Order: sequence, then structure tokens, then C-alpha cells
Amino acid sequence: MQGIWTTERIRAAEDRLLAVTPDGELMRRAAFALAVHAAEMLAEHTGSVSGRRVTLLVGSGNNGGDALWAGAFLRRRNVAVSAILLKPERAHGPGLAALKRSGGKVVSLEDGPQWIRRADLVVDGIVGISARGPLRPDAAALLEHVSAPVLAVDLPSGVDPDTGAVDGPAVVADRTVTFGALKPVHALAPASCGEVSLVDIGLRLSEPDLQRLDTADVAAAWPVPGPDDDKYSQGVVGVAAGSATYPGAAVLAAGAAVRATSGLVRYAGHAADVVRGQWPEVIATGSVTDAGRVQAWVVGPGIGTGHEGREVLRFVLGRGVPVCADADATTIIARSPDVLDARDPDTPLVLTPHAGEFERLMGSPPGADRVAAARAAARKYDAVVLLKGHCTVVAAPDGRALVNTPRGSWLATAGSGDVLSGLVGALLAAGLDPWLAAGAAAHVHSLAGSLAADGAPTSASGILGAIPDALRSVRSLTS
Ligand SMILES: NC(=O)C1=CN([C@@H]2O[C@H](COP(=O)(O)OP(=O)(O)OC[C@H]3O[C@@H](n4cnc5c(N)ncnc54)[C@H](O)[C@@H]3O)[C@@H](O)[C@H]2O)[C@@H](O)CC1
Ligand SMILES: [K+]
Repeated sequence: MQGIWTTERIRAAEDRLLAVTPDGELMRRAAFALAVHAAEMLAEHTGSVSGRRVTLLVGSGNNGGDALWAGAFLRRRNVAVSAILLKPERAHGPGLAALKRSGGKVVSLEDGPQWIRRADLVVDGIVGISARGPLRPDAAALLEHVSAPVLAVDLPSGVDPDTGAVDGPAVVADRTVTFGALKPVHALAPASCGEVSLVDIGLRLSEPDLQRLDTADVAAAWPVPGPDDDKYSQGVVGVAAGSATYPGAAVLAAGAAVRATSGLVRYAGHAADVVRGQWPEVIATGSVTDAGRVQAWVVGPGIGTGHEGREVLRFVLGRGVPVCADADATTIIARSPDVLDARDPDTPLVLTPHAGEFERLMGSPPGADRVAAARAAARKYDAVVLLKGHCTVVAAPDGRALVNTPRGSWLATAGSGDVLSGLVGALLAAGLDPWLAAGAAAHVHSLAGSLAADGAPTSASGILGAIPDALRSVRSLTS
């Protein structure tokens, strides 16, 4: 697991470390690493370091101090460094002095644009973890001249450090070098951060506020049959999805469950013939009442939100087994919360809303803080809530939260959610902790999406087809 900490916790840890560290040492540690990354980016993009031009955008806090010190280190490698000070009177004193001593140039805000246009690399030291809100107009105006690669110091300025929200002008970086620990922005705003590198400056932190699954966690969690296993012992998942008119959701959710584990998959609903035709290994019946025993249910995709859908949901919630309620099932729960009375309180429930379904469930949209929103929904429904979006957030009623950072946006395609619910259901049937099941499913789903896409649009069927490759890739890293 990768730990992620809020800026409040990080600042407290920094204060403890600062108290026992010689003045300025932490910043120099951070800045030295930053300079190494800057040189690496110069070499990558231009083929050389010496003689190249770097322009620093320097704000009034320590983030600007990091940039100034990094500039001084880059001078040692004969890089031409210019610094644009957004608030000259409040620029970091020792950093500015170091840059000047090293032969770096300070340029005025008015001359800034031409230096930015000539730069081989732009370093964003405008603001760091103490800032909130979008960039101010002077900084935003400078950004319009940037065409070179951008290296963000600690985080891309203008993006909220604790939520990753962007609600105005903000830096879009190619690489972000962060210090001490990952902050929420790094997991929740991948498009703004670019590649993220974490530099150890000696911070000591306890329990993280948010987590991200490593490939190794997913590999360790994913069920693998042993010599004594049979089709029943690995977990039987039931899929109640689709309709005669819309059988696609049933085919996708059942197919994902087939591909996820080697346990048995049952299907119950009006698309039984179509499902059987696509997946001969699925035992399909017309109704949940005669589906037979399962260890978990996936319910919702394409079942409709009318009386029949409600009764299907009520039935599966009353079976005493974990349930993944997706799509129409979340809408039914929002409109008729009494269906939850059928649920045995001790049986796990996973809700998988997108933003619109979340709004129905909670009465308001997720807002900027998607982690807090998912946590609130998890508490309200005493369920694991997987909030879909570019980054998927999974929260448990006990407060645990994880985020899945995708590679690209190829998953935003019709039917993609049906595939995800099938994966979650298969893992629930295998007996995984529901929070981990949802997180591992999201991880493999996004990996399958990027493998299927490989740089071009894909489809839900493509994602489904790439599940075995995704699982092989996850497992190969640990075997
Ligand atoms: N404290 C430490 O031990 C270390 C801190 N480091 C750096 O220090 C940074 C934090 O420094 P600071 O606490 O000084 O704060 P920042 O550098 O984040 O800057 C906050 C300053 O920016 C201004 N500001 C706030 N919102 C703004 C906005 N939207 N637009 C423009 N200006 C805005 C505020 O007036 C404030 O002076 C970290 O992100 C990191 O880069 C590193 O040097 C490593 C060590
Ligand atoms: K920054």
C-alpha cells in the first residue's frame, strides 16, 4: 500500500523534523533532488544539460525557496537559470541569495514571458502545500507563454493539495517532484501532476489518511485456485443484470465475473438466453428466485428502476451474502431506501455510484472533496462506496479510503461500469474484504482499460477481453 497524507498531517511532521534539523537543511535536501530531476528532464527533452535554459516561476513561500535553491544547484552544471519572482519583496531570502551567488539571473515580471518562451524547462515554484485556490492572475498570465516541459515543485500550483480539485487557472506539469510523502493531489489529479517522484527528506508519519494499492497488494489479494479447490470452493457469484431489451449489461457483468476468477458464475434475469449464448460456462436462469446458491450477488446494471427491479434488489439483499449494487440498483436505493430493510446488517454491501448516482444517493453532488464525499456516503449507507470518476475513490464505513489513479481516460466508455461490477462481485464471492475487493477490482479494471486501449479508443468488450492480460501483468510482477 502506498500511504497518502493530508497537508495538515504533513506540515505537523515537517515541524517536528525541522525542530531537530539544522536550519535550511530540509529545503536544500528537497532542492537538490529537484535539481537532479530538472537535469534529467533537460537531458531527456534536449539531449544535454550544460548550456540549456531553465526558467523558475517563484512564489512567495518555501515552494519558491525550493525552486531558487534548485536553480543554484543547476548553475553548477552550467545551466542558464532565470528566476521570475511573483512577489519580489517576499521571495525566499536565502534561496534568492544562493541563486544570485551562483550566477542565476533575476528577471522582472514584465520581461518574464520572453524568458519563459526561450526556456528548455520551466520550474513551477509558485505555491506548495500552504496554498489554496486557483492561481492568481499574474501567475496565470505567465503560464500562457509556456511551451517547454514543466517540472512542478511539490505539486502543480493552482491545484488543491488536499483534493486535487482544479477550479481555475492551474499548472499542468510533465513531472512533479514531491517531498517527504505523497499528498492527495498526487493520487487525485494525475493529469495535472504528470509523472510523480517522491523524495525522502526524512519525514516520519504514522497511519495514512488515504491509500493506494500497489500492484503487489492486488496480486496478493486476487484469488488463485489451489490444488484442493473446485468450482464451488472458489466462490459462486450471481449476476442479476440486464433485460430482454438491453441484454448488454448482463453479458458484460457476467463476462467480467467469468474472467475475474475461476469460481462459478450464475446469471438470473431476462437476458438468460443471450448470456448463455455468449458465455456457455454461466448457469443462467430467468429469475433470481430460482438461481441457486451463490456467495455474492452483483445486482443492478440494466435491471430498470421499476417494481420488478426493486423486487430483484430486495430479494438479493435478503440472502445474507455480500452484494455489489450498481447502476439501477443505486438509483432504486436512493428512491426507495426501504429496500435496504431487507439487508442483514452484517452482510457487506458495495455501492458503485458515478457522480449522478451519488447525487441521488446523497442529495448533493460529490463536490471538490471526493474522498470526503465517498466517506460520508459509506457512513450513511453502512456500505463500501466506490465513487466512479477519472480517479476512483473507495471508502469503507470505518473510514478507510483508497484511490485508484488511472492511466489515461479510456475507461470512460459505455458499459465499462458493468465490467467493473462483475469484477467486484467475483472478488466478493471469493471472500475478500469488500473495501479491498472494490479497490482491487478498480485497479485491474483500469489496467485492463489501458491495455485494451493502448493509445486508441476501446470499448467495454475490449476492457473485458483484456482482463486476463491485466491479471497476468499484475501477477508477473510478483511471481
Ligand atoms: N516545511 C518544510 O520543512 C519543507 C517545505 N518545503 C516546501 O515548502 C512548501 C510549503 O511552503 P510554505 O508553507 O511557505 O507555503 P507555499 O510555498 O505553499 O506558499 C504559500 C504562500 O503562497 C501564498 N499563496 C497562497 N495561496 C496562493 C495562491 N492561490 N496564489 C498565489 N499565492 C498564494 C501565501 O501568501 C503564502 O505566502 C512545500 O510545498 C515545499 O515545496 C520543502 O522545502 C521541504 C521542506
Ligand atoms: K508548485
